[in-house]
Amino acid sequence: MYVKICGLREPGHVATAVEAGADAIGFVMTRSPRRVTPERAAELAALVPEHVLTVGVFRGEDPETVRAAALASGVRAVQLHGTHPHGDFTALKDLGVTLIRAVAAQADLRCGAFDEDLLLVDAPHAGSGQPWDWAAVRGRATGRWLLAGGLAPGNVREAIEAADPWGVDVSSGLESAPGVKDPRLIEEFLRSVRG
Ligand SMILES: O=C(O)c1ccccc1NCC(=O)[C@H](O)[C@H](O)COP(=O)(O)O
Repeated sequence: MYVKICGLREPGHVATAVEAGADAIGFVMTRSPRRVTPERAAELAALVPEHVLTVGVFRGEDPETVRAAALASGVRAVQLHGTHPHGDFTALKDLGVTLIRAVAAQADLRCGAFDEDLLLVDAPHAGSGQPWDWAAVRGRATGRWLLAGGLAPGNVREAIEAADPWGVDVSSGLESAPGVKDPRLIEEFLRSVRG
């Protein structure tokens, strides 16, 4: 089970996520209590070993803005939330990074339908920490897809059983306050997923 931990802002929390076995780490570079500048994301990304994917998270920005932030931060993946046309993904192909399409359950849930490499199926409001009907996408989402939205150490096993995803993504459920991660919850989440 692939695990992405999103919304990290502190070097110590990045280290905890890496040591606990995260596969990917997300830096939010769009409007959010978790926002970091591309420069801060670059500092954090520099602490991450090669085998862990660094992801820049965006919502609604045009491809050129995404490209500039991705290059400035050095992330190896970009995750696009919002109603991006297929052309936005095509426009970013030559960046050579992993493209992640982030959508809610009503969207086209075939990973690759927009030439993306990974699909993230999220709650209607990304980063809100609100659980939703995870079982509704069971069998509908296909390929390499991550389940997100309201996951936490105490419910992630239930969510995996309900939706049968390829991986999971979490942010709010590992926080003591909006934008403030709790390292113990990061470790507990990885333990819950991996056993
Ligand atoms: O986290 C945010 O604040 C955010 C803001 C705007 C776009 C995306 C955002 N987060 C993206 C993520 O990958 C989150 O991990 C995902 O939405 C799940 O969030 P949560 O329900 O808080 O676990």
